[in-house]
Amino acid sequence: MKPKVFIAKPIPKEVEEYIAQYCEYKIWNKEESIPIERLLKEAADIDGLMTSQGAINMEFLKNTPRLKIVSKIGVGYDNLDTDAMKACGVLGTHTPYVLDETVADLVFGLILSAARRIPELHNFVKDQKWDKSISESFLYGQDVHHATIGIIGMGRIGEKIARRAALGFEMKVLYNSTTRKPALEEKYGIHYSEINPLLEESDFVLMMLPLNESTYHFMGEEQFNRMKSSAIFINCARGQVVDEKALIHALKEGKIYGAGLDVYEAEPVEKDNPLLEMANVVTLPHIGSATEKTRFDMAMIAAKNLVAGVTGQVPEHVVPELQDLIK
Ligand SMILES: NC(=O)C1=CN([C@@H]2O[C@H](COP(=O)(O)OP(=O)(O)OC[C@H]3O[C@@H](n4cnc5c(N)ncnc54)[C@H](O)[C@@H]3O)[C@@H](O)[C@H]2O)C=CC1
Ligand SMILES: O=C(O)C(=O)CO
Repeated sequence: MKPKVFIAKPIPKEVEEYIAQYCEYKIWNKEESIPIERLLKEAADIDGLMTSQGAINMEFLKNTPRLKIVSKIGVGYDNLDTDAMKACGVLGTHTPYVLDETVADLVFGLILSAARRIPELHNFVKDQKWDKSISESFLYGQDVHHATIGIIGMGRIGEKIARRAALGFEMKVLYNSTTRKPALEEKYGIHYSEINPLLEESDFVLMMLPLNESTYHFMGEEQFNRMKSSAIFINCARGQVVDEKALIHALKEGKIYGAGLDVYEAEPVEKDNPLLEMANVVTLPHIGSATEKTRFDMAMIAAKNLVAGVTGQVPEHVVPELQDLIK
């Protein structure tokens, strides 16, 4: 008998066909997220779950006695309660590496958009307001080339951003991360910095940390106060790594020049979120990895992790906290 799996979001046909070779499967094929009650019902007798969101915690796991693996489509796995999964012997996998370059491209999209006020000027032209040249007081932007960027979180994606910044835009790159990366310092001429000098010196502060207990609200009032009033804050990591109220306050008070955001404390972003009203804030709907090719590749990698997990193989991308389960 084939193992039973549930796929909690639409995936490409080819990926579905791959899973069908090895598993009996059901799929949630609607664009809107599956309601939790429905997921709990579907998950009651499954061996594997493939998903990109939703809390996988003890409450969930109590209802899934046969579950062997949760295969996350995505690299950030902050929705997986790894302590609970460990206690229940459930593997968790994710999709690192495949999306690094795509996310790094989007980060530069946010940097350029916020610095050169591209969305504002796009609307200016489309709204047929271009009847005079723009002036200094109105819509001049900031240079990106040769500016200083401070990258917080020099991991897989941080490295790709550092390469673009140092070699492409000839920026001075400062970084802060758990460990120093001498090989990258040598290769790209980037510099390790303690967090406070990084915040104080950077023209662009980029958040690229994973969300966990140690990084929750990493950026708060104190950190925004340290930034230059001409600096731009970019978040392409997770909304909760930033105290959004403190960010809104810093923007309102002119403590920083602007922001480029792909992620928010609540997603989809709440309709009355003040960030949506601010002309100096570029807002994207969590699309860091959302190109056709990368999303296809992520789904296929997640499918391979899933199939491995339910057929007694060792999946390639078990999250670090659950590596003990495969030893
Ligand atoms: N907006 C989007 O669509 C996307 C967002 N992401 C987010 O980006 C995050 C980073 O992804 P990767 O680069 O692949 O992860 P990674 O694990 O390779 O890199 C994270 C780096 O942060 C460092 N770090 C962790 N805690 C720290 C702390 N308290 N202080 C300083 N450094 C710390 C780690 O040592 C590591 O070098 C993901 O966890 C995910 O949440 C990832 C992909 C797309
Ligand atoms: O991979 C992730 O962590 C995302 O946020 C979506 O690509």
